[in-house]
Amino acid sequence: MAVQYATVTWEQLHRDARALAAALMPRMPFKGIVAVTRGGLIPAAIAARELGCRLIETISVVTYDEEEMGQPQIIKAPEAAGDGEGFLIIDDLVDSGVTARFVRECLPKAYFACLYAKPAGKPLTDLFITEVPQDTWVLFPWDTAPLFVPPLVSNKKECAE
Ligand SMILES: O=P(O)(O)OC[C@H]1O[C@H](OP(=O)(O)OP(=O)(O)O)[C@H](O)[C@@H]1O
Ligand SMILES: Nc1nc2[nH]cnc2c(=O)[nH]1
Ligand SMILES: [Mg+2]
Repeated sequence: MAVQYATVTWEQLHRDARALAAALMPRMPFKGIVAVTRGGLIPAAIAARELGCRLIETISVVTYDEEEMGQPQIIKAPEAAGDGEGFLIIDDLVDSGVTARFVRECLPKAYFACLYAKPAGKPLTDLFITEVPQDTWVLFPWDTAPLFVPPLVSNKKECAE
């Protein structure tokens, strides 16, 4: 089946990260946020601003090796977060759920929130904002750039009399 794409603009991402923060308000206070780098960094920064949270830790996990999925490997541990108690983990999305499962094993007492969730990863989250079909690749604003698209009719044929 052909891969579908869902393009997320900066405005949409900002709206969704604010919606995530609003949904997290009843869970306040958090001791800090653990951003899952790199995709979780910008959503975490937006949520931290909304929630007045200044302690930001990071966890860096690598799972994709070129196009192939490999074993998750931790590159940077979230030392300030201990076992995760009182901490909020933020990532941009869950797809297979491999990253989320691994991060949760590292921080078993933390709360896991993300913006977008595909069906396979959804059960690994405590909170997400929007569900995305499994066969859809989310294009984040940092992955994309505006591009010239040629018109349907070529210059030579245009306005032919
Ligand atoms: O549920 P999964 O199948 O594990 O996929 C989700 C993860 O994949 C992406 O990160 P990626 O590993 O591509 O790295 P990045 O955040 O540095 O871009 C995304 O930011 C999630 O962290
Ligand atoms: N940008 C992006 N990264 C991913 N990593 C795993 N799934 C996705 C996706 O849908 N979009
Ligand atoms: Mg990531």
